[in-house]
Amino acid sequence: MKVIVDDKIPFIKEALDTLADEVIYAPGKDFTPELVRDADALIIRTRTRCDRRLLEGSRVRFIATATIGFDHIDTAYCQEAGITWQNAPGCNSASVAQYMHSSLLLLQRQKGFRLEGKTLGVIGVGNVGTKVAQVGRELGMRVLLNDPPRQEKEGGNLFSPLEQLMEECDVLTFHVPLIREGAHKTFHLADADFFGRLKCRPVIANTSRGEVIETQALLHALQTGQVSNAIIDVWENEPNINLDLLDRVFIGTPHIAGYSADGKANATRMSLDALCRFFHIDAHYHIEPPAPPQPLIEAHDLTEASLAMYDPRRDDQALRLHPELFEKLRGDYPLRREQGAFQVKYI
Ligand SMILES: NC(=O)c1ccc[n+]([C@@H]2O[C@H](COP(=O)([O-])OP(=O)(O)OC[C@H]3O[C@@H](n4cnc5c(N)ncnc54)[C@H](O)[C@@H]3O)[C@@H](O)[C@H]2O)c1
Ligand SMILES: O=C(O)[C@H](O)[C@H](O)COP(=O)(O)O
Repeated sequence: MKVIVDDKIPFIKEALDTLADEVIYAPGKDFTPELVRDADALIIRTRTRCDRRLLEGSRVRFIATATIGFDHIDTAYCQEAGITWQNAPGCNSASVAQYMHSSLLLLQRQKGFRLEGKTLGVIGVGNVGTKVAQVGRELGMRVLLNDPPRQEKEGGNLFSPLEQLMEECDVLTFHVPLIREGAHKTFHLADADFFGRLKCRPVIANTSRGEVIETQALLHALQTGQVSNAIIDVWENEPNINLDLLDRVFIGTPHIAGYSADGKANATRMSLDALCRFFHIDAHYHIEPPAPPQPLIEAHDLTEASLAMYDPRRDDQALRLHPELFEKLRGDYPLRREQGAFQVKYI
């Protein structure tokens, strides 16, 4: 079996070497039809667009993406071509929740935005949204959930209409997949009309996909005060992001909300498991993230403890200093550990 692998997928080499006859590592954006032509499988990230242009005429039968999102895979083409694909549901959801937790605490500390009693609106209540809602509750926030696909399937009164979130929320956070067409389309879900209908000058957070928010509309909403602040990890047209928007946001990071070592290890393990299932390989490997350099944290309060585990300002500063290095900042990212890897002692 020959496998082509994105060279920025960590913790994979040792295990994969025992599973495949031939493995080629290449930058995700440089996968070409020539490179993949005689491969049986691809293991990719969001930087490889898997469509007819790349895959037609190739031997590829299986694609694993070591990510939650799969909008970079042309699923209709894969079905037509008989190519099976698999993403890694939930792999880095705790990492995104950690990013949101630290960002909200920073908002409180730096902007005087008292979280307790405020209303958090979670748009998209899947693996990530569910954890972010829990973060909000733990911070004493009232939480409203919006998820029309789940509402249709599950019924009940767990979910609220988007209009209610637009009217009542002090923070609106997006955790939807990028869907370009159809009844539950999320492309430009937040557009000028959306921002025009907001009632509470909310903070907007986006860790889903840049295209879920229309950049110019958000910029205008920040300029006119329809939106009081923004926490933005994902951008339209990455890596060539809008610098005016970066200038105006409270936190701006280079699509790293999901970049915990835990999340990456989960993604790698899930991708290899899927590969083994597809090719009927019985294999055993052990993929664990490395321990943090300082697993014991001494802190005076929750904010100090959370920021010691992950402080988004480091990533924000790095991007502001060198926005042109967006992709390099991601590629060379010092993967952080999630909360479970630390012990906190309050002093
Ligand atoms: N910034 C990052 O590093 C990072 C990390 C992980 C995931 N993501 C992005 O976040 C997205 C969500 O991740 P997840 O693990 O929670 O996915 P998920 O599939 O578990 O959940 C997505 C939820 O969104 C809901 N949804 C779909 N269309 C909707 C709509 N129009 N309005 C409201 N809700 C809608 C779905 O019903 C589902 O419950 C991913 O698709 C990915 O694009 C980004
Ligand atoms: O969809 C996801 O899982 C995230 O957006 C993920 O963090 C993207 O990461 P990358 O493609 O850079 O590995």
